[in-house]
Order: sequence, then structure tokens, then C-alpha cells
Amino acid sequence: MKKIILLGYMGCGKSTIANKLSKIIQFPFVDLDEKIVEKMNLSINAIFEKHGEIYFRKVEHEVFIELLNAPESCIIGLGGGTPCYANNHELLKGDNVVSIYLKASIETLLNRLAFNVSKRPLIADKSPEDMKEFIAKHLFDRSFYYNQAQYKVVVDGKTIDQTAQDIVALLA
Ligand SMILES: Nc1ncnc2c1ncn2[C@@H]1O[C@H](COP(=O)(O)OP(=O)(O)OP(=O)(O)O)[C@@H](O)[C@H]1O
Ligand SMILES: O=C(O)C1=C[C@@H](O)[C@@H](O)[C@H](O)C1
Ligand SMILES: [Mg+2]
Repeated sequence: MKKIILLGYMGCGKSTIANKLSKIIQFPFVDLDEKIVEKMNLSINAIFEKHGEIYFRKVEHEVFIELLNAPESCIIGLGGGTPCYANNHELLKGDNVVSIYLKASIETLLNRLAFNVSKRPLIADKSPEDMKEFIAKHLFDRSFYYNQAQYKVVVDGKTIDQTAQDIVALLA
């Protein structure tokens, strides 16, 4: 049983790359955010609105543990904040775990998030002018946790296929 964990900031491409990788290595892909939505029967936005972020982080931790303990091999796409709360970063080095930080520059993140903020409650209210500064600070705060991953793959300027192939090479 092997768990391949993709982590990184919102918009770095965790879900997109995990979907691609899943087709190449024939491991199922499980998206932690989607599992949380399924379990709570609420959107991520609605969980934040109704219950608040602290509650979201508690559920996120529980669902992450459930996925790690599931018997089958799979690719797990974490939420952008998962490694930064509830000591989840300590779970990135466990037995049978391969954790990979998809590292994106602020410019790449801005481009990829530009038309996609509404489903991401932490940035939904940011104006385009404020976004760059917010991401720069947030990424700085979170980098310590992201850097706890076993591997780092830089995604800037790469196609989805190239990043997926970089990961395949790591896993070989
Ligand atoms: N080369 C690329 N690699 C990955 N994603 C890309 C690439 N080029 C464009 N994208 C786009 O970037 C956007 C963000 O990707 P994605 O939703 O997979 O990020 P994420 O890390 O899962 O974000 P979140 O943490 O918010 O779930 C998507 O719209 C995706 O299509
Ligand atoms: O970066 C974050 O803290 C988040 C990222 C998303 O994947 C969701 O897990 C949620 O919107 C919080
Ligand atoms: Mg995602």
C-alpha cells in the first residue's frame, strides 16, 4: 500500500496533476477537499461560512487520517492549507508515504487563480490588486510546512504532462 501525496498552494495544480498522474500510474486519485465536501454534504465555502475555518481544519485532519489509513494505494491531493494545520506536516514522512510539494512562483499562482477565486474562501474577497501581496505573504508563512515534503517539483513554465512526467521519474 502506497500513498502518493501532492501538496502546495491553492492553484499550484494539485488536482490537475493528480488526475493526470492517476491515468499514467493507474492509482486512483482522491482529492481531500472533495472527500470533505462528500462527508459534510456541504461545499468548502459553505463549511467555512456555517462552521468557520477552525472546524474545517478539524474535519480536514480527520479525513486526511482516514485516507492515509485506507488499505488501498492511491494519490491524495491535499487542500492548499492541509500541511499547515493540526501537525499534518508530520504525516508527510510516514511509512509508505511519498509526499511531493508542487512549488509554484507567485506569478504562476496569480495566473492560475485569476479566474478561479470564488470557490476558494480564503481569497474569494481579495481584489486583483491585493491578491499578489496576499499570496506572497501567505506563501511565505506556509513554505516551512510545504518544505516538509520528501520531494519538491517546480511547476513554473511546465505543461501538465511535463509536471506529471517529472513525478513519474521521481517515483521510478
Ligand atoms: N501546467 C499546468 N499545470 C497544472 N495546472 C495548470 C497548468 N496550466 C494551467 N493550469 C490550471 O491551473 C488551475 C489550478 O489548478 P488546480 O485546481 O489543479 O490547483 P489546486 O492546487 O488543486 O488548487 P486548490 O488547492 O485550490 O484545490 C486549473 O484551472 C488548471 O487547469
Ligand atoms: O489554502 C487553503 O487553506 C485552502 C485551500 C483549498 O484547497 C481548501 O482546502 C480550502 O479552501 C482552504
Ligand atoms: Mg484542488
